[in-house]
Amino acid sequence: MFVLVNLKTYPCDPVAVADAVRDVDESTDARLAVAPQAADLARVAETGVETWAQHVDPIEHGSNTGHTLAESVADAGAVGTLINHSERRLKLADIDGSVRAAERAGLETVVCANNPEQIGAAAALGPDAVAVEPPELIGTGTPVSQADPDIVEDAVEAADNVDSEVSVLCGAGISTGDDVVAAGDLGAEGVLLASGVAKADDPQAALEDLVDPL
Ligand SMILES: O=C(CO)COP(=O)(O)O
Repeated sequence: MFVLVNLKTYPCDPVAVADAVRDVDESTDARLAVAPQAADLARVAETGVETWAQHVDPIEHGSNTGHTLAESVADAGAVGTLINHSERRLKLADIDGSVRAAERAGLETVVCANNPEQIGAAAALGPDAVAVEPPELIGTGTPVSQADPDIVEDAVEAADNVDSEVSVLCGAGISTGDDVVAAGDLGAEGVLLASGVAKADDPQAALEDLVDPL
């Protein structure tokens, strides 16, 4: 299972969480990575943890003030990027452009979507993976894999119908190892989570619990 920890703009220490993710990654067969804010990418990557961006823009080098260039993200040490997170929604053409920009820079891609219908559309754009995250469950601590298992199974089927090479992650409310196991049982190849680690008193203990049954 792939466990991707999105730090959003939570007031945690990104380097401390990165150290914890790296250490727990070394103790498990699961694949762990962390997605800090763009401004923190380089110092997070320096910890040696697998580092992801939260977003890249559908642009090239040039006059694009205030944008995030995929090449700069890669130069900072990221190996992948989220695209179209529920809190960073893009138009369809811009999702496509961001996937192409990420590919150009050699970044792995996870395109997020709200529901199975959008997952099918996202899979058609040819990312490495898609992630279904029902917005109403994000940040609630109520895990999608238990509160809405159908959405995960339907997302897996929707992606498979379009492109069986595209992996499916799920996210929203995931905070325990049981939640991750439930996601895997529904066909997800990984989970995307945030508050369960970024807002935990002890992020390392939270991570250890997440991977314990894997
Ligand atoms: O948005 C999410 C991950 O990208 C999910 O957030 P929570 O894990 O806080 O529900």
